[in-house]
Amino acid sequence: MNIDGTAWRTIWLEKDGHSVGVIDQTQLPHKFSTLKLSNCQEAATAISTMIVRGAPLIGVTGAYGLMLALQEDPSDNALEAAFKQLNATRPTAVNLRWALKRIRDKVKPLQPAKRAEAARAESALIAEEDVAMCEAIGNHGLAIIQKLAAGRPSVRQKEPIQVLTHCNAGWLATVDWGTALAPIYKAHRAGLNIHVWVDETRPRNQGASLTAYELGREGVPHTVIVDNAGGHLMQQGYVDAVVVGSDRTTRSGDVCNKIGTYLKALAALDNGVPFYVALPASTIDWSISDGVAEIPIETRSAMEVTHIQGRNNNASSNNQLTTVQLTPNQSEGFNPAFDVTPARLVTALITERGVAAASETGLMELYCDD
Ligand SMILES: CSC[C@@H](O)[C@@H](O)C(=O)COP(=O)(O)O
Repeated sequence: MNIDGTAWRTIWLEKDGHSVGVIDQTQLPHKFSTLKLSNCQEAATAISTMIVRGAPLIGVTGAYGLMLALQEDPSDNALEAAFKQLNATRPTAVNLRWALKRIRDKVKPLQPAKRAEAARAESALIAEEDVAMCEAIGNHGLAIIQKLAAGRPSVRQKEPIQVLTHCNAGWLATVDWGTALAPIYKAHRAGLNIHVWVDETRPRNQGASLTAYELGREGVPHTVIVDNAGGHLMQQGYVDAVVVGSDRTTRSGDVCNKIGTYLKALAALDNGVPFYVALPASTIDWSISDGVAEIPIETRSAMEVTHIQGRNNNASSNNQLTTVQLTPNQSEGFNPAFDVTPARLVTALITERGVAAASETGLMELYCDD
């Protein structure tokens, strides 16, 4: 997608053919910078510190991380150790385990000397497939947005169609296009009058920093709101649909996404606002059906709750990124990073194969041949 007229992806193989380039998302929106990952440890650190984040992008970074490990040592032991190290970086998004398994299955039968090259090719394939899946999600979601726009009363036809989103499920969370934001980009490019309410998404503020950044670069009208404003906006009729992403979707259609998503789904149900979840197949965990009981929820540092990062606008600070403390010294913080929205609260799942009911039957209709 676009940054100041240049098309970027979030991850790429560097020209040397051996290292991996990524956008450093911890610096956005205030500074656009890239980093080179040269070994497995650097890939693992990039995932755990959220230099890269978002379920699909974590998966692709994990895949390239295994390639980096195999370049240094292609033995069985090294492969297993790197798999374990990368898989432990973030527990909730199933794409990571999915991508790591895919690389391991590919390289394990090969002679060690051939493994790094095979991992390189497979990682590139996973990245390309992610782009294609996200673009397809965009096309299926566009049809929903067009229908919503056309179905509004004639007095509202001139107003923008209003979509609320939570966290960042845009191109920065994937390789390109995004999941929840892909339909929005498609709608904007198709000339629809669309406006996005962007939840700030405490504690890491992926909405305020990343979603607002990428929508702005693509020229999509948007407004950042505090997380608690969504219910009020829905009550007042200012939201036509909620569209979010997913880090893990059970075979029964339960959806795990950034903390706060569940509350938005409850508010949407109470106000008759459709609640859509956009996700690629790599996010479906077919091995589980009860999201609340079975999905491991990452707990991150309490510092993300007790402190906040932003740009210091004091003249003397040179606009440096600064962290400030919000809470009293003695107060503890608790920081579950994701929550589960049960399938019964989800209007539909928007996948790369089409729109499905959030249920086992709905998903099986699209994926039964896999
Ligand atoms: C296409 S992304 C879907 C999710 O990964 C996204 O909504 C999300 O929750 C990301 O969480 P993060 O903690 O920033 O990795």
